[in-house]
Amino acid sequence: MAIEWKTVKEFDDITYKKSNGVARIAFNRPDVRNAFRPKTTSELYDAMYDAYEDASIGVVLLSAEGPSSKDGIYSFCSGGDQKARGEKGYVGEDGRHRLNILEVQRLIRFMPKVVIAVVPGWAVGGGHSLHVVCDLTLASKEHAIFKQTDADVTSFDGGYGSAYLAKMVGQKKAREIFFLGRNYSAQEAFDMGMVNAVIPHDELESTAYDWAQEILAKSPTSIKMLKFAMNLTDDGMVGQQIFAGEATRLAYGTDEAKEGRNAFLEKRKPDFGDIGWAPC
Ligand SMILES: CC(C)(COP(=O)(O)OP(=O)(O)OC[C@H]1O[C@@H](n2cnc3c(N)ncnc32)[C@H](O)[C@@H]1OP(=O)(O)O)[C@@H](O)C(=O)NCCC(=O)NCCSC(=O)CCC(=O)c1ccccc1C(=O)O
Repeated sequence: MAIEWKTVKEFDDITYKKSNGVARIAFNRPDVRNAFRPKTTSELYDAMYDAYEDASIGVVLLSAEGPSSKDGIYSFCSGGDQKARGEKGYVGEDGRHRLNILEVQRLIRFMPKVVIAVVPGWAVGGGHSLHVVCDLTLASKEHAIFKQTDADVTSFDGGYGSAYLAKMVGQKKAREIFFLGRNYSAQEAFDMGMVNAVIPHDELESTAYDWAQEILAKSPTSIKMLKFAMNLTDDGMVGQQIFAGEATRLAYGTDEAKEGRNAFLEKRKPDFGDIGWAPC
């Protein structure tokens, strides 16, 4: 399907567009390798939440504008903006110290839609963690570089960024990524299992869009139940709560649920008689 991006809303630190069931949210601070400050994360959260709420959207591309106007280098995201870093978090225009990229991570993880990280260049620190938490990652063959600098700047994403990464690439490799902070190419990231495909740079966005369209042709219920089923074992009680919430929504559509609701409203005992106890 042809791409017809339409801007949804103007932001300062990100761009936000939609086309045929796909939302594209992109970092737009390429001159600082798309580092995020509190303004960036709150804009990201707003756009993600809009995509979460929009029933016409089934896939979100988390991408980045670029290259840098200073040196032509591409980036996905270089994590927290170290210039905005205070003593207790990242300091926004309101003077408050925040660590709110974790709220964005949770929205990506828990939304009943597929989120694809589209990595055109550097994915570093908290930017690396963001690609890890996305459902899929597509990376530029020529320009993507994956790197974890948390241990250089006294930060540690102890949730999805590290522990979930270890489930993805194995314990030894995840420890190498964090303890040594080396650069890994798109191909090396693919070989480790943290990238789904290595794509020629010029085709990256169109390929991501094509993947999105393939997903959109599938059953929305299957896709969201599969996402939540795959999340469940790593997300503990919250994972169970989210999976069970969707199961409850499916149960609400049954004759049994209608009888339960109607009996209550009609002030009578429910009659589940014909519905039966068929084995699973
Ligand atoms: C990304 C690099 C490896 C790229 O290197 P290179 O190509 O040589 O470019 P540079 O010359 O270094 O950079 C160009 C330009 O961009 C500026 N810049 C780059 N990254 C940042 C940044 N993160 N913050 C601020 N500015 C940045 C750089 O200063 C240059 O500017 P000039 O004015 O032109 O000089 C390399 O740039 C690099 O290593 N960057 C730093 C990566 C980093 O350490 N990021 C922070 C990791 S910690 C983190 O992200 C924590 C946030 C987080 O997710 C988190 C975790 C746990 C709990 C809570 C949170 C949370 O909510 O925040």
